Amino acid sequence: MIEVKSIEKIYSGKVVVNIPELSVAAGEAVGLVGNNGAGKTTLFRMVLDLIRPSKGEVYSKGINVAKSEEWKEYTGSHLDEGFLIDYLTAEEYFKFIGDLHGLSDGDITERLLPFMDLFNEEILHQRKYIRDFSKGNQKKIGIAAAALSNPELLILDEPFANLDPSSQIRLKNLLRTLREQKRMTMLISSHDLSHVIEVCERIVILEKGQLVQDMQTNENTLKELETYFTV
Ligand SMILES: Nc1ncnc2c1ncn2[C@@H]1O[C@H](COP(=O)(O)OP(=O)(O)OP(=O)(O)O)[C@@H](O)[C@H]1O
Repeated sequence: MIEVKSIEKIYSGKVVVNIPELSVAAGEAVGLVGNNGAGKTTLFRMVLDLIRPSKGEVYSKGINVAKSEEWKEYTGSHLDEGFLIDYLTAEEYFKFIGDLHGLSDGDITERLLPFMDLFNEEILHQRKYIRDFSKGNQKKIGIAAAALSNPELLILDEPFANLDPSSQIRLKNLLRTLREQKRMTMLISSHDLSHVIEVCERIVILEKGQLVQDMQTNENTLKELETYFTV
C-alpha cells in the first residue's frame, strides 16, 4: 500500500528524516513511536505530500504521491487542528468532508454512529464553531472526519494526545474495530505505547529521523518498548 524509498528531509542543513526503505502492506496497522523530534510528523507530511522530501519518493499503491491525485480518494488523515475549518460547526465540517467523497446526509449520519461513544454528547448539536471546542474534542472531530469516507488508508498523528482516559480507551477500541471490520490500513504515531500496541500489529521506532527498529507486536512488546525508551 505504502512504500517509502530512500527518503531524506533536510531542514537548515540538518537531516531530520532518513529512511532507506519502509513498506506497509494493505490491511496492516503500523504504529510509529519515537521521542520528541524523531521525525514522525515529518514522515507523515511526506506520505501525504504536504511537504516534499529533499531526496527520495513515497509511493501509494505504486504511484508517487507527489505526482498523482489518486491516493486522495482512498486516504483519510488527521495530523493536527490545521486540518479543521475553525469557522464551521462539527456538523458543517462533516458535511464538507462528506461532500468531497460524495456522501449523502444519511451516509454521514450512519458513518458517525460508531463515534457516538467517543463523542460523549459533546460534539454534535452543540451550536458552536470548531474553534470553540476543547483540544481533545477538536481531535475527536478530526479523527471522525478522517475516517468518514471509510478510507483504505488512515493516517493519524498522536490520536490519543489531549484525550481523557475514557476517550482514549473508546478511541482504541474504535480503531481496532475499524481495522478488523474494514481492513483499514493504518499509520498511527503515538507516545502512548500501551494504546498503540493494542491497535497496531507492527511497531516502527524512529530515532533522530532513522528507522531503528521494526517489530511485530506480541505479548512482550510493551516491555521491550519500555526498556528501549528507558534511558
Ligand atoms: N518546518 C520545519 N522547519 C525546520 N525544522 C523542522 C520543521 N519541521 C520539523 N522540523 C524539525 O524536524 C525534526 C523532526 O520533527 P517532527 O515534528 O517530525 O518530530 P516528531 O517525531 O513528530 O516529534 P513530536 O513527538 O515532538 O511531535 C525536529 O528536529 C524539528 O525541529
